[in-house]
Amino acid sequence: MTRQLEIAILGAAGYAGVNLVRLALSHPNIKIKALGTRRKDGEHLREIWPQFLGSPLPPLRHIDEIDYSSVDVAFSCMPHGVSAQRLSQLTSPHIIDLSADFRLDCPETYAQWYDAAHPCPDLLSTAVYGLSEFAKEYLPRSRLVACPGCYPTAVLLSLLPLVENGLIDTTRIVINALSGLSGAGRSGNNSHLFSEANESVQPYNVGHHRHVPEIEQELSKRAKKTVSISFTPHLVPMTRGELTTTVVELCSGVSVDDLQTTLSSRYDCDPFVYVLQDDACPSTDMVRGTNNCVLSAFSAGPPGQAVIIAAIDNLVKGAAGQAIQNMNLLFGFPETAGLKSAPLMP
Ligand SMILES: NC(=O)C1=CN([C@@H]2O[C@H](COP(=O)(O)OP(=O)(O)OC[C@H]3O[C@@H](n4cnc5c(N)ncnc54)[C@H](OP(=O)(O)O)[C@@H]3O)[C@@H](O)[C@H]2O)C=CC1
Ligand SMILES: CC(=O)N[C@@H](CCC(=O)OP(=O)(O)O)C(=O)O
Repeated sequence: MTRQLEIAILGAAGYAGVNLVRLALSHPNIKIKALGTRRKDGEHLREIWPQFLGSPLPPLRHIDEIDYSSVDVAFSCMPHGVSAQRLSQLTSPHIIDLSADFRLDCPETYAQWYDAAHPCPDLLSTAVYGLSEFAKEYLPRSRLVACPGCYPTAVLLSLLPLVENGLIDTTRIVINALSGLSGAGRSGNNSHLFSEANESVQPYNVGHHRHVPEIEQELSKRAKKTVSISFTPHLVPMTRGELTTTVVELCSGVSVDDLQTTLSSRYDCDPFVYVLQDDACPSTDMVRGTNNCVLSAFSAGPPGQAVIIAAIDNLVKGAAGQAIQNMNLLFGFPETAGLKSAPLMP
């Protein structure tokens, strides 16, 4: 008999939350037991998101009013800080957190970048960093999964195979990243209003974005030495999607073809990472609504330099899709279960 998991989604009405609900509805092994909210207790998700008209869903419940006793997996799509504080009180057998709370290994680094002491530092060492393609060995035994940030997902998929194989200079990595407005969540701020975001590209948090320590942490582990990066994010006037352009210096004797071959063979058996060939260039429309990451390495600039470009949908591979992929790997379901729905075009 097909195993059915009862899940709770906390923060279900936000952007990441509704995408998790959307994917969970068509997952063969999921029964949505509870949808958690802070302010919309008793409302139906279809009242906020009419896209769910006709979908059988329980009403939203305040996160403190949910009966967690039969919940197999609690997903958190709540903001960082709130998420760790609430999740540390749950006894659910498995927790998958989409917030930033369990991504950093060191509580001091968390305090430095998130402007608050970590609510439950003892749990940090128990979390598996859920970049699915690099966590398959660890997910099956995990209770607590920390899903990566959206930018780190695209950047790490671009770079980890290259640093593992010693192909690039780890002291000279320069990343420019573009994100659609949904990356900032429903709450956002004024710069996400249509009238202020449209017809403009806005760099932000230049030199001090919170994803810097996360990316450096994971690159350093694989490179087995300290890696530091230059990272500049930009807000672009589109709803979904994220594109990262990473400039690297090749180690002596390494060619761009070597990068491309290494990336292709590393992801050959991964169902969601596609290395494009023949100079095809990744773009956000290629991945919209999907759990895919498309990437490719190019020769650019002076000899010895290369560019790796990657595109993901921030709300799917960058959030809800990767969370489901991690759940599939944790429970031994097919990795693609619930995730191969029809892409959106144009
Ligand atoms: N947007 C993205 O591309 C990505 C987001 N993430 C992470 O996912 C999480 C959710 O992001 P996103 O969906 O974009 O954000 P939204 O602002 O769209 O949604 C946040 C949700 O959290 C709930 N919430 C807010 N404050 C509280 C609180 N104090 N207690 C309980 N619930 C609360 C809100 O509840 P309600 O409205 O019901 O009151 C809302 O449903 C964040 O941690 C974010 O960092 C990760 C990767 C990508
Ligand atoms: C466009 C935009 O504002 N994007 C968000 C990133 C969203 C995300 O993945 O961040 P966390 O899960 O780490 O909060 C930002 O730059 O903070």
